[in-house]
Amino acid sequence: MESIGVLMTCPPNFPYLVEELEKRFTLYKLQNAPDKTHFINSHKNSIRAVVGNAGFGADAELIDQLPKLEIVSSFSVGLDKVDLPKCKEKRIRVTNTPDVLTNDVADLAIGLMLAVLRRLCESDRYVRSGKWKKGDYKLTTKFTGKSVGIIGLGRIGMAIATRAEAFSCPISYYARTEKPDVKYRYYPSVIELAANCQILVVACALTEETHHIVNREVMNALGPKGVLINIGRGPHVDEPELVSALLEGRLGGAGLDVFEDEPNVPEPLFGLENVVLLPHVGSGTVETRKAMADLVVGNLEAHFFKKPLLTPVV
Ligand SMILES: O=CC(=O)O
Repeated sequence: MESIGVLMTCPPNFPYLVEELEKRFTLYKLQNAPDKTHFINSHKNSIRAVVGNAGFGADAELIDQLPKLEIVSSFSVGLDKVDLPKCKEKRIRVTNTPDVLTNDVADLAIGLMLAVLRRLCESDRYVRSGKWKKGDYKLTTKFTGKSVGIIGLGRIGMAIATRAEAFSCPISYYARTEKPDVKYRYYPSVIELAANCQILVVACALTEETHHIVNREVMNALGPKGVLINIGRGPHVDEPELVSALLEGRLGGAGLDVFEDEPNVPEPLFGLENVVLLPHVGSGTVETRKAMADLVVGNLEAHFFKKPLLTPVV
């Protein structure tokens, strides 16, 4: 399959994925090209697949530039950077990496809850700076038993729920429709969910409907003791409103793995000890990234060997 051209739109910074792709295909690394338009134009007739990730996918403009494109195999579960309607229209197949990253993302959500409530990062800084020698660290807030509200009860939302249950947390959720056979309490609006939980977690896919699903009203409903956890996508949350809510004390704290304009993070957050900031690392373990890479490559192989795709979306 060496003659099949694959365009990697995301940075080629996971060597295992790059090596596995290079073993099988001719790999074009877009991020390494000094002039991207020229690069695409020079290779457009040999590119039959695109590999992107959560940050760099395949938008309508790119898709239109690639006349031979057959498949987009994303190194991510979220596909908000891939123009799905355009792919459907052009009969381009799309795959992602579900399931293999669910546990890591759910683990991280719980980690953020603990980190915010128990001030893990701030107390680590307390020890390192030598402040402990001058006195004990202040008391923090209990996690066990806090009510957890989840926006989006898909695979990741469910995995967060089962973990939080082990901490005796009552669980409730918002989704477009109530799920049959789910024992957790359903709220038909995000505001109602926020008003009835102490920790609100964003775990849904980013779509036009879920853009800024956490807005000023939702933050006010969560309130000055409430904690927002976002392991979804930055644009789920109205970020300027989040900054104001935290600075004004209308929201109790936040644990954020994602931001509206990554890797740019609003600087006013840097001074807040009730906020924990992570660089979009939900699935960022060696084990999981390898499993994701295997799915990316497996989907491409299945497609070009005319076999059923492993994790098809379109
Ligand atoms: O954000 C990560 C992903 O969508 O896999």
